[in-house]
Amino acid sequence: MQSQTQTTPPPRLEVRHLRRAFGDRQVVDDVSLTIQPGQVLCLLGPSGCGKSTTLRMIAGVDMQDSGEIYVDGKLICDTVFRIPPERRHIGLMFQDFALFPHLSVADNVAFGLKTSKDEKRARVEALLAKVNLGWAIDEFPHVLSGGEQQRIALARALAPRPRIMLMDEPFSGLDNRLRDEIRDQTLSLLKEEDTAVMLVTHEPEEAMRMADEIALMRHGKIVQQGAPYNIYNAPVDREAVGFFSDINVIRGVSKGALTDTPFGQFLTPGLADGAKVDIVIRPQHLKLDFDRDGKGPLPTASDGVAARGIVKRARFMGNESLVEFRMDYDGSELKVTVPNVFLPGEGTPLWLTIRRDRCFVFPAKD
Ligand SMILES: Nc1ncnc2c1ncn2[C@@H]1O[C@H](COP(=O)(O)OP(=O)(O)OP(=O)(O)O)[C@@H](O)[C@H]1O
Repeated sequence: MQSQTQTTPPPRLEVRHLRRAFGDRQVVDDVSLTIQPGQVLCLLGPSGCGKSTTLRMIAGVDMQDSGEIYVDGKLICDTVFRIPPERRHIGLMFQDFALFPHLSVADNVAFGLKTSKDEKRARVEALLAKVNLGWAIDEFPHVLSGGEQQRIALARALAPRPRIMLMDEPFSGLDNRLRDEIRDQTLSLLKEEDTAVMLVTHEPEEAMRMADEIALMRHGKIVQQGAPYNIYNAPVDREAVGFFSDINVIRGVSKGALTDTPFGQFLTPGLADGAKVDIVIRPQHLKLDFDRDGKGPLPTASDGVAARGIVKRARFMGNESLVEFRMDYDGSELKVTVPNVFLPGEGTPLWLTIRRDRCFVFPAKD
């Protein structure tokens, strides 16, 4: 029988142990990641965490202190060997899309192409048709709107068929409604071209909307990586929960692998007696019930014990209402979101329960 060896193709982009310091600040600290063709990876993190520096090293406009970068399994840069940026087959898109003002749309899009005149024209026409801007081919950038200019910038970046597209907050200059439309169009075009995409953003909504995979970055390190659903539903720590939404934190102390809270007991295996515990829950995962002569709903297995709070403030937020409570048990504040309109008056007593399956239990860091 003939033996068959199956070889998996290498990732389109692979970054291994990338590090970069400015002075004594380690801005990128041992970052490793891979992106496959047609995959969108979002590097998500707060301002200053090292996202753009990582992107600049991959683009070749900054140099790492250590670590390697591979494209399709071939080394393109380590600390001794370095392929220059223009030979890396990497497209770039930034917030400031910087079209050349003195060139027509056609010449802007054709700028990076080194093919014959006819081939250039065909590629430009095909790309402009894909971004619905065929009519603008002979216009100059200044007559186009911001969204249109951004779509031209996308066409220009894609024209040379880059193997990888690096995008640094490319949509943040656009207004909300336009942004959603252009994000979706960009995404489908990038998928169609089978480009591997690294998108840098500090906006969780953008990452959730665009990413196949999110790499959550903090202080120069990737603290968690996975599909958006997993990052949202199985966060590694309290900060990771808080990066995506408001959070409520209920503090407890572990004893005998259990932590008592006003909402019932939680299992805290592996924690020493006396260790502080944070039970973290998003506002949409608490439930409200009316006060009946000082009594609330009976405990249940899924929702635990109810605790009473007094409404401090209620606001209508569009799709939901946000109700803030001062809790009877220790005066702490909890936030609850309720679908549609629910605006109880200040001072109203209500009973809160938490969905136990949506709680995250972490050892407290402070
Ligand atoms: N050339 C440089 N010299 C010195 N410090 C730098 C340099 N480039 C970046 N930094 C610093 O490194 C840190 C990380 O910067 P970087 O631009 O990578 O962050 P970021 O996560 O992309 O942030 P933002 O979302 O605000 O763009 C910042 O504190 C920045 O001031």
